[in-house]
Amino acid sequence: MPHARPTLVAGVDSSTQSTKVVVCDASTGEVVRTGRAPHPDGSEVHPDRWWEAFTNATAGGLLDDVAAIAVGGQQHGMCALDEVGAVVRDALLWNDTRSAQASRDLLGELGGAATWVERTGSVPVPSFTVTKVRWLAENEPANAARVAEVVLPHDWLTGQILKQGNAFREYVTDRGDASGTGYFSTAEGTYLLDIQELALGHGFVTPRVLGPSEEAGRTDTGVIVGPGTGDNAAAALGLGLRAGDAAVSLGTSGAVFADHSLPVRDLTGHVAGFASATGGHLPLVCTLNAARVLTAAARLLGTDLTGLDHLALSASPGAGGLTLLPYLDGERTPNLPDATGTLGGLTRSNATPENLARAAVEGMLANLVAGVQDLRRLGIPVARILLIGGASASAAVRAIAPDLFGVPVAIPAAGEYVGLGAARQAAWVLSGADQPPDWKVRIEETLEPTGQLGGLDVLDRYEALRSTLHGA
Ligand SMILES: Nc1ncnc2c1ncn2[C@@H]1O[C@H](COP(=O)(O)OP(=O)(O)O)[C@@H](O)[C@H]1O
Ligand SMILES: O=C(CO)[C@@H](O)[C@H](O)COP(=O)(O)O
Repeated sequence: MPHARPTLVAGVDSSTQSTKVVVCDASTGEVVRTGRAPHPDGSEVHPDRWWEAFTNATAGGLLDDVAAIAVGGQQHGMCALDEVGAVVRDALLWNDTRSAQASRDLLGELGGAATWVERTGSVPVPSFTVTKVRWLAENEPANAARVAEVVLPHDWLTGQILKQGNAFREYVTDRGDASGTGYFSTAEGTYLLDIQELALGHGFVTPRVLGPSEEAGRTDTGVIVGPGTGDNAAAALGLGLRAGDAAVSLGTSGAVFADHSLPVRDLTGHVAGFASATGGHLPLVCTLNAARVLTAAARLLGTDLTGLDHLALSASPGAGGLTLLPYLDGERTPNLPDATGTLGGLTRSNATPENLARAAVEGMLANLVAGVQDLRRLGIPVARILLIGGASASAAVRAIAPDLFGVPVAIPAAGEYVGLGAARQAAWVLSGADQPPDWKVRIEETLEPTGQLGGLDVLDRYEALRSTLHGA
């Protein structure tokens, strides 16, 4: 008897550097095919480029026979639309720091960190949409006057998918992504109209917030479209994070996050009080500098990423005393948008390519170890790290991470966990069940700390160098 064909669902990861699509068996999560396409470089991009990348990534029938689809997208990007829905200007992305002054101004105007945390769950940093909206009002008043609606990257892409038929009525979003705007109350699940007006000078429409498994609509071929979510919330869903787990994502951003049942309040602003894609919370620490620290170091050393791994692993732990503060694109945690990278401890004897390569890996990871410490400071237990994102493939990262984090580091089987989380959401919407389907996550290997690699020394030097920077 022929096997019944599995029901298929698709998950989309529209992240900073690329669009990745996974098509999975809806009942098991097994990946049956994938597609990907790059995005242009830079921290502002016309949303049409995401649609082109989605179209390229799904070319050749990738979505044939798919019953449901959902999108996970880079958080915070400001997609400003006019009253007929046309894009007003290129979207300003999460990693664009031009709104640094706007974030400082907004912080003060609403009464400081405590008020922001009380009202939104987070202290706004230049990544947040609200600061980009204020930047627009101050720097491009003609564009600002045309803004009738602001949506996020995943909202926009979900809208374009719905427009492939007659299903598009309005833009939609979910609580996870809305919680990163800076004008949404994570606790109440409502938009904060006064903060929207404070930022832009006039009100604007925001996407309707759907429930975690609520259908957004159907395409003209009958494909069910899920609400989607932010990329980190999608990754948490894809990984099925349990109590004691923290995910560390090494993509363009470095992100540390955990699934948590309660809201957090962090007046330092290091931990954002975002919402998860399942109705709970997703306390998250995000840095601007992760995978691209390694590509920059490789370029500096005249090698590629494999060569960088070889060099880093040829150096002794601690890189001979070299310490890199990896704030190459400015930094978000700590909030130093105008910072640059700093190399400390350079001497004639430690000035080798091997030490520089190792310092790049150690410095990037030390920035995220600080994030894990921030989660613990708020009472969130971290007993295991799940390492994901492009740079988790690096041999040097895998070798060095366990001693710096000081807990076992699990490497989930190679996979696109944002896309998988979006696909799991799509399967959930399709099923109509109370809970997401029970997809197993296979752990490829778990790397234990050796305790011999001088991890504490690296972290102490990182903290010492960081404390010399004004405002850190
Ligand atoms: N083996 C590797 N070693 C280090 N970095 C890698 C490796 N493979 C991919 N990367 C990096 O991963 C990044 C892409 O990761 P990804 O998680 O897809 O990013 P994003 O979600 O921000 O678009 C790129 O900067 C790429 O250079
Ligand atoms: O701003 C954040 C989280 O708050 C970033 O994590 C973005 O969501 C972009 O993620 P990647 O493209 O690096 O995965």
